[in-house]
Formats: sequence, structure tokens, C-alpha cells
Amino acid sequence: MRAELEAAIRAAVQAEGSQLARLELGQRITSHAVQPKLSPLPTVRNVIAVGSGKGGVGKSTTAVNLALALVAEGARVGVLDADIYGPSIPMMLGLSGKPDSPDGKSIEPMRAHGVETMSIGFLVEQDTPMIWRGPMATSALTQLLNDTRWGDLDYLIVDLPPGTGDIQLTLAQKIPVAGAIIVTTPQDIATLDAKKALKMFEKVEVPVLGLVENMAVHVCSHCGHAEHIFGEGGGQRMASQYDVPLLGSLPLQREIREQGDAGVPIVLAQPDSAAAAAYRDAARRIAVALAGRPRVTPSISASLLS
Ligand SMILES: Nc1ncnc2c1ncn2[C@@H]1O[C@H](COP(=O)(O)OP(=O)(O)OP(=O)(O)O)[C@@H](O)[C@H]1O
Repeated sequence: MRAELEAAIRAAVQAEGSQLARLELGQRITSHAVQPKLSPLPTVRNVIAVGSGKGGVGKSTTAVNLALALVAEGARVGVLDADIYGPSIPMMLGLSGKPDSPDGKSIEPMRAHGVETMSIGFLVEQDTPMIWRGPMATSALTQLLNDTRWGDLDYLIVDLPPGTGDIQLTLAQKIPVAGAIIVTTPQDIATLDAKKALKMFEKVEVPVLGLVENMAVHVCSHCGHAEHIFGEGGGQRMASQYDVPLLGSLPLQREIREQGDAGVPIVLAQPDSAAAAAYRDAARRIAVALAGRPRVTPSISASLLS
């Protein structure tokens, strides 16, 4: 499976006329070129931020399904829940309980469906609100990033809170982020906020890998009628306007919500569904986009040039 993803990356990059001949999965940090002063997490190859402008557009749902799609392709993947005030990754991955801390300082990531994960949700009671000022929240994020004993990961997907605030800035200023994905619905009010998120990533020199348009269409399970509840074509318009790829378009579908709530996201629960295929396509595009970026690690650069 891993070999298949490598082959797909290679084929896609070659099809695009790139000079890159040999590609390995999850090339080591690719963003040094744009964030040269930051030290990477030692065992993590590519940090991918998943952001949105507006809340509730399906960022966490997208993050977990993309993570599982990459795992299905043979990648080693982690998910960091950076939504300190409203962590939802534990529930979406069907996890509960507290992580181990063998030395009392670092914490072991929790594991579900082949994904390593960490969330403030594991460290506080479920019904405890995080009534924290910005500095406390950013310090919590830094600890989750640095004190988690991440394994050898190809991709660490960071599920950001909505908006363009302290947490997003802290992530971009603490570690090199290889790329960002922006989730939006087609609705004007959502794309308006998504554009702000896109510009924020540009400002902090994190390359935007593309957009995921969520809740693009609803198909009635009884009569098959397709309805664009949140408007039509908003993701494509935004992608064209900012010249970034549209990585995928996901329907508004009851099963996506239900499987997320049940802790077995649709990529796993219904791998043959059109939605799962759309997530896998998007995951491949992301892997390809990262693999095609210039990188500076000398040993890898040397082996990449044909
Ligand atoms: N394509 C979809 N079809 C149906 N329901 C969806 C879809 N995407 C997300 N949902 C549901 O919409 C709700 C919001 O999704 P999610 O929590 O992923 O959004 P978010 O952008 O991360 O939210 P927040 O702003 O709280 O971080 C959840 O109940 C989720 O199950």
C-alpha cells in the first residue's frame, strides 16, 4: 500500500513534468525554505495544518478522514487536536481515557485506527470548559506539540480552531509547517472567512496546499434529489480566485456525521462510498503537493534529482 502511494506520487509528479525522479513517502520537512529559523519536530516529516475561517464547516471531520485516508495508503500519520477550547478529535476517533506519561514529563500519544493522536480533550474532564486566556491556550498547544512522544510520522495533521488567532500563529511560529489545507462550505459567508484564513497562512509563510469544499451538495436518500443547501460552486470560485487547487468536494451526508460521532469515520466505516473515495483522492493530492515542493535537506535533494 505504501509502495502504491509512492508510485502515485511519482506518477503524478512526473505527469506534471517535474524534474523529480525518485520520491519517498512523506519527504522530510519541506518547509525549511520558507520557515528556515524554526526547528522541526524530530520524528515528524510533514506537519499539515487544517484550518478554516468559520466554525462548524467540517474541519475536524476533514482532518480525521484525511488522516485515515493517508493511513489506508500506508503512511504513518498523527493527528494533533489544536482546538484547545472545543476538542472533538477524541470523539471522532472513538477514544477516551488518559494518555500514559511514563516519565511524568512527556506523554504517549493515544492510538486509534492506526493514527497517533493527542488532544487537550484527553487531559481534562469531558464537560470541563477551557476558560483560558490566549497565553494559556498557546502554552497548552506548545506542550501538546513538544511533550507528546510522537512516533516516526510521515504526516502530522494539526486540526486548528476556526479563525485566525493566537493558536494559528503559535503553530506557524513554533514549528515548520509544510502546508495548510483550508476547509470551507460553498456559502459566501464561509468562503469570505476562508479567504482570511488563506491570507493568514500566506502572511506567516505557510504554503496553502489547497481547499476542501465540505457540504457541497445534499442528495436526498429517498428520492435522490440533489440540493445545494449551502450554495453551489463557492469552493471552486475561491480556488480559482486565489489560484490554489480544490482538493476535493464532499457532500452533506448523514453518514459522514453519524460515522464521525460513532468514532469510526466514513473512510473506515464505508471505504467503498463516494465520500471515502473523495477523501482518498484529496489525501493523494496533498501527498503529491508536498512531495513536489522544493526541499533543502541535502541527502534527500540529492536522491530526488533525476
Ligand atoms: N460532509 C458532512 N456531512 C454531514 N455532516 C457533516 C459533514 N461534515 C461535518 N459534518 C458534521 O458537522 C458538524 C461540524 O463538523 P466539525 O466538527 O468537523 O466542524 P469544525 O469546522 O471542526 O467545527 P469547529 O468550528 O467546532 O471546530 C459535526 O457534527 C459533523 O459531524
